Amino acid sequence: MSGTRVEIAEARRLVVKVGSSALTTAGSGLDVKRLDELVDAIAARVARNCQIVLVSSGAIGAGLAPLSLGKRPRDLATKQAAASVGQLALAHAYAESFGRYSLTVGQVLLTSDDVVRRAHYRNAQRTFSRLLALGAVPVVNENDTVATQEIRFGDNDRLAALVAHLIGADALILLSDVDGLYDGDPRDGAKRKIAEVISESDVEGISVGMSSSGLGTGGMVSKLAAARTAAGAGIPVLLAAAVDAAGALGAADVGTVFAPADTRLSARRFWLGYAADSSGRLRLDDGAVAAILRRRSLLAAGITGVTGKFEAGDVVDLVDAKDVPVARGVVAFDASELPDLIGRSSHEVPVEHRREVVHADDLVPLRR
Ligand SMILES: Nc1ncnc2c1ncn2[C@@H]1O[C@H](COP(=O)(O)OP(=O)(O)O)[C@@H](O)[C@H]1O
Ligand SMILES: N[C@@H](CCC(=O)OP(=O)(O)O)C(=O)O
Repeated sequence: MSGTRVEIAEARRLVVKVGSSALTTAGSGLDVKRLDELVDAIAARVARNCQIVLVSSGAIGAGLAPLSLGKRPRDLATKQAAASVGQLALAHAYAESFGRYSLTVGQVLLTSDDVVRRAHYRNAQRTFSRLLALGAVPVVNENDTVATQEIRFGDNDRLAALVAHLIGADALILLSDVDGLYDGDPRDGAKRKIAEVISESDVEGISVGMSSSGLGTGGMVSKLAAARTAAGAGIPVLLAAAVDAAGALGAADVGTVFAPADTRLSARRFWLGYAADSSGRLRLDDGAVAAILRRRSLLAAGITGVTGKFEAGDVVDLVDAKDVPVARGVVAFDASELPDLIGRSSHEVPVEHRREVVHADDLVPLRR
């Protein structure tokens, strides 16, 4: 068994995320048998002295049938109405199911503000920590009924990756209706399953698509992004099928694992790289990209373009010549100051502006 699989098998604190497509069916709503099987697997792992936070989607899917809605709605208001009805059904089903093992559940509904704002982040941290200390299983979802477009996480894969870091999890398990990462959408005939992702080269050239069940949100795109986020922050990830939950939580050789980076990012650097909202972007030339990936500060000379309205102290994305994000950092200038400085070497800029645009300490590379 690979080192990453051993780490996941031995994790003492876990985040398990289950997707809508694994828990709900378009016609008949919540699949209680599947939910019970998932809870069986979680309870077995808890009994082996592991603390688990469950991130569960499925509120919208579970709310469709009671509201006589045939398929997943497209507009936000109807989704929110479905989530309002479905979340209650979901929480009730989990309370009943965990009750079979005398386990207590606590519901935690989050909006992105709860992790994007640092004070809220610490507040959420305290709640999780106390729930776990009291032996409860926190069941988390996005607070869909109040989350407007601006404050949405967008998908629960990302939410699960953020929660994994927030609670200091030893591993993240993403359960879906597909049994791993393939070199293309298996529904389009892709056959090769990738057992382990160690570096970017293992996923280069594969095609990842959106959800094909019509129930899920982000498809494999969001799972891959979440796996990169968690693994990049030092947390090993397993992506497996919900039908294999017992195996996935019980050390069987299933799914795709993502090897973690060697170092775990501090809370501040994780927040900066993955949770904070970005207020703009700086486009870099190849030399500057290479420098920041070697953990050097970003100087004005390597910047070729500036977009967005930001002030010194805001978080910005640093992108390469093809607009692919390579890092995020705290910028030391207002957006209005930069056009006169970019592309110029230090001795060409006025003395009062001779400083790093993003200091190495305030910069988190997104590529390994
Ligand atoms: N490269 C790929 N490997 C595996 N699945 C893929 C890939 N590309 C697209 N998919 C699709 O992503 C779906 C899982 O995403 P989604 O339905 O959003 O799940 P969930 O509801 O669990 O979040 C799979 O059913 C599959 O059809
Ligand atoms: N919060 C929404 C789920 C959003 C979501 O990310 O769904 P999924 O892609 O199935 O994990 C719900 O409970 O229906």
